[in-house]
Amino acid sequence: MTNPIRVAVLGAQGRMGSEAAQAVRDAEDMELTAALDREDSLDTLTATDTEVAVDLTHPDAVLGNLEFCVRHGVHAVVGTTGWTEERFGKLRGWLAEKPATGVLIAPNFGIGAVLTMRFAREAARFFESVEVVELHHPRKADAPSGTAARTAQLIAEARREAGLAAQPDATSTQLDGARGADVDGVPVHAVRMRGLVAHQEVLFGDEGETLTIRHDSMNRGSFMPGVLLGVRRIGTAPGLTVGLEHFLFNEEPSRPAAESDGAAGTRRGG
Ligand SMILES: NC(=O)C1=CN([C@@H]2O[C@H](COP(=O)(O)OP(=O)(O)OC[C@H]3O[C@@H](n4cnc5c(N)ncnc54)[C@H](OP(=O)(O)O)[C@@H]3O)[C@@H](O)[C@H]2O)C=CC1
Ligand SMILES: O=C(O)C1=N[C@H](C(=O)O)C[C@H](O)C1
Repeated sequence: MTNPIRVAVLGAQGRMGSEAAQAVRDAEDMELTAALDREDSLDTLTATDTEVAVDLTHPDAVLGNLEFCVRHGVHAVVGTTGWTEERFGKLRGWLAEKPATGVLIAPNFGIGAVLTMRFAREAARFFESVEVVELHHPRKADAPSGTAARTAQLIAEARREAGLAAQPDATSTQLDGARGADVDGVPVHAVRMRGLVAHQEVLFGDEGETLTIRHDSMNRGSFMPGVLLGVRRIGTAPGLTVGLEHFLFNEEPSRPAAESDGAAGTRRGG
């Protein structure tokens, strides 16, 4: 039998982190080396020979955690949201110096959510209008959700490839925010409501018809198969991978030629 993957969870007291720590404990091919939260030292990762760190902390904390992980050659599977191009730039810089280290940024670990993004990208070129509505629990720190932002970017990418014009919208006066956030030309609306976990609707419209793609995570157990898949695969995926779909569909990344030697590349969408 091969040695179990040595995995630590960061944010282990949180809603996601506590479930992830239990999922790792329950996985036969993994060993939980550390369950760290806000007050704990990251030196524990090196002291315990951790191979993979799962980050489920907070947008304010994730970058510092990743700098430590990459500098020490600890692979990372990241569910924490709040990513911007500037943040990706810093991460790529660290990875360039540690080309054997892998980092997966997964806006959503839910298999259905990954499929929603894929279906939305596929549908995008056929509809003149599209808007994204994400609905979450009221303790969520960031808006719009990482999943909604990524969905909108994928849709915008497909619209550009198809040569579609800007969406029709005659709004000339509005209260601030009434038309949602503009993510790459796609309006994204965020609902925060007690009783919800994580939900998203992508609404497409054209002459005489609409198409709605909806995904619901009823509990955080829905994310765990995706977390474990990321942990199993990241050790053999050096560089930056954005989106669980690359592991789920076994897609080879398309990397810029200069990065194909194992330096910090970006799988599609990074
Ligand atoms: N990709 C995906 O599929 C999913 C991603 N998420 C994302 O995961 C993140 C966590 O979500 P959730 O579990 O709901 O949030 P929680 O607030 O429940 O958990 C976050 C935990 O991280 C702790 N924490 C904060 N800063 C640090 C730090 N520097 N080091 C270690 N731990 C720290 C928090 O402590 P304290 O309470 O003291 O602040 C808390 O225990 C969010 O960004 C969320 O959007 C969530 C669900 C699915
Ligand atoms: O904070 C959450 O709960 C979630 N965050 C992720 C996001 O921002 O997309 C994934 C999922 O929507 C749950």
